[in-house]
Amino acid sequence: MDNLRDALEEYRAQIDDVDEQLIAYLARRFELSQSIGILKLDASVAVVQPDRAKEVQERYIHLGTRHGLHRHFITELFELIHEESCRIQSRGE
Ligand SMILES: C=C(O[C@@H]1C=C(C(=O)O)C=C[C@H]1O)C(=O)O
Repeated sequence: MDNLRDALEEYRAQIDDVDEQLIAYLARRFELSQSIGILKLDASVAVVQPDRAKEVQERYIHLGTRHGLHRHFITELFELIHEESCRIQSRGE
């Protein structure tokens, strides 16, 4: 039982570490979205760029499948990130 508890603790510590990195990278991605949003606002360019969004989504699927992730999961993940990215850009800050 001690072995099990130790092993769980070790894996959970690693998960916490990876989660921290995931959140930090997401925050960095959204900072970049915000910078793009300011450029778009100045140039009166639409926030949503369907061709670029499609290109990024395909890249997610390509990278995801290379790492053994489900296509459905990756698609949903990108939709969520894209929605938040556009929301941040629309704030116009
Ligand atoms: C960040 C951009 O704006 C939007 C958000 C995207 C994204 O978060 O990947 C991609 C395309 C756009 O719909 C961009 O134009 O590159």
